[in-house]
Amino acid sequence: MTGTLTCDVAVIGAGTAGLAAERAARSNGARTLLIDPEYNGTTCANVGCMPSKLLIAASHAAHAARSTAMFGIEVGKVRVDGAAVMQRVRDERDRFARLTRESIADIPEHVRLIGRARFTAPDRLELDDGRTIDARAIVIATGSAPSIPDGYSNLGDRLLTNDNIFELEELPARLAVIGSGPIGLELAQAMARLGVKVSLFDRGARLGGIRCDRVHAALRSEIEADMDLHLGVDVEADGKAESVGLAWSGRSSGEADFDYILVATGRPPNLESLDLRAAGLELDDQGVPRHDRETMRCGESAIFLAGDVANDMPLLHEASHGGAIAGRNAVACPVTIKTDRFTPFSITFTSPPVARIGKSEEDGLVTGTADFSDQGRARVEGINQGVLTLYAAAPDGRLIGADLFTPGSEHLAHMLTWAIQQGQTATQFLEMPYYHPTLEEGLKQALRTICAATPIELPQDQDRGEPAGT
Ligand SMILES: Cc1cc2nc3c(=O)[nH]c(=O)nc-3n(C[C@H](O)[C@H](O)[C@H](O)COP(=O)(O)OP(=O)(O)OC[C@H]3O[C@@H](n4cnc5c(N)ncnc54)[C@H](O)[C@@H]3O)c2cc1C
Ligand SMILES: NC(=O)c1ccc[n+]([C@@H]2O[C@H](COP(=O)([O-])OP(=O)(O)OC[C@H]3O[C@@H](n4cnc5c(N)ncnc54)[C@H](O)[C@@H]3O)[C@@H](O)[C@H]2O)c1
Repeated sequence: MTGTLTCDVAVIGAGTAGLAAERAARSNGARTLLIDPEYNGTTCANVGCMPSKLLIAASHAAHAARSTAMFGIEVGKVRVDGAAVMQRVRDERDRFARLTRESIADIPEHVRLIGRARFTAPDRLELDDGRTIDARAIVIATGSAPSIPDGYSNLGDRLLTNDNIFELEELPARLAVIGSGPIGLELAQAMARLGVKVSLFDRGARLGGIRCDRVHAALRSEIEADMDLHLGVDVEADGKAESVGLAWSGRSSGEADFDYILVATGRPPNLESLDLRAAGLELDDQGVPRHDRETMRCGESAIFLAGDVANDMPLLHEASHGGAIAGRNAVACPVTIKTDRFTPFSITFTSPPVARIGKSEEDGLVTGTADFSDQGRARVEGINQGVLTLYAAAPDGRLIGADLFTPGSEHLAHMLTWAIQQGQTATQFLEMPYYHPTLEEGLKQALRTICAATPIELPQDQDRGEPAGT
């Protein structure tokens, strides 16, 4: 096919970010073209957020069924039907993906182009079927994909990533997980609690991305209760007929056979096929175009990024926000419309979840901690474990960040993130009502510690202005 199409804004990639960018551009009056090779729904619905949370939900059910004895309730031996677990994951996943595809089908037909795009000039794209697109502005929203480290690529169908693990017909007996970032932690714990014998490996000395020592220690002990954990190791894989042999060395060493190996070692942005040299953009040391997060614009060009491809906050709510920002700015280009970005926060859905918000101890002068081992409501429910640390700025105790590994932390993290984004101090947060008995009450201890430490004492050599008359 040949021919040249023209538009105001071309969006490459119909995932969460690209769909948001196209919507924003079209609703701001632009003639848009959206390009995707498959229109198969989003990464989130097909192979990301939703199937992983479905597997985790099954693991919660299994864990809860095994944990009833403390309440005096006997349920007998818990049997996990692996085929039924995986079938529900796929059935519900397929429903989410179908709904996404249906909403894509509502986009006017002339907007949707099927194909894979690459740059031939800063304002020109070529599709793999030969068509050319001339656009006033272009949004790149091509997402990210699993990285497969050297030495793992020849393991055939024994090698799993998030792209194919949800297609397993049965739960494996033995699973090795390489990488303890959010994907590795979530899926390793879910599989372990569904009865799979799991070993988790990471070349780093810490479970991925955890910055607070107390939170790390609490998470580590919970993870070690569920599986073999090997941090600070290099792992070599050897493909066999019906299994994979792993040998690891470093902080620990050993060898073992597994039925499958799940590689969760990061998801680099999908940039290779775009021929970015032709776009004339300045790239960072990861090969990602330099861009302004408040506009998503790449330098002074008419090219914008949105979603995982920007390689800064590869999370769903950021993909959606970044898409809207990029789409709006693509229409306005060369005028820029700056948008404040959200307070950064992420939640890893382990049990209990790990949440990381804003800045950390290194940036804050005041910290407050709380331990949930004796927290009232957590004890009532038999989930009394975990810790949290809050970070605040001096001198007023303004909250700036937090690390949590506590029951209910996905909800506590939202409250805290909203308070931080609104610039609240620990005192203001503590002035709010706290219902009893709730997990929210568990925040009070940490907030009080911060209040007691602020305002920061003036140095002794400065006038305090009191008491009067001296
Ligand atoms: C297992 C897993 C669990 C996750 N869980 C969570 C979670 O719980 N919470 C959370 O916030 N985030 C989670 N994430 C992250 C979240 O899924 C991503 O941040 C989000 O889906 C990224 O959206 P996107 O639009 O950037 O990419 P995508 O949805 O991947 O869209 C990219 C699109 O670009 C297309 N494309 C690629 N190259 C080209 C080309 N050359 N031409 C045209 N089209 C192209 C692709 O076909 C695709 O449709 C998870 C991710 C994974 C993998
Ligand atoms: N709940 C959520 O929000 C959620 C869930 C899943 C994924 N995600 C998103 O997906 C992104 C990708 O997740 P991820 O877990 O794949 O990546 P990641 O980059 O966060 O973690 C990868 C881990 O693999 C380790 N690693 C890398 N190479 C290795 C090797 N050769 N051998 C051993 N260990 C190695 C790293 O040290 C790191 O701990 C995340 O950044 C996150 O934004 C979010």
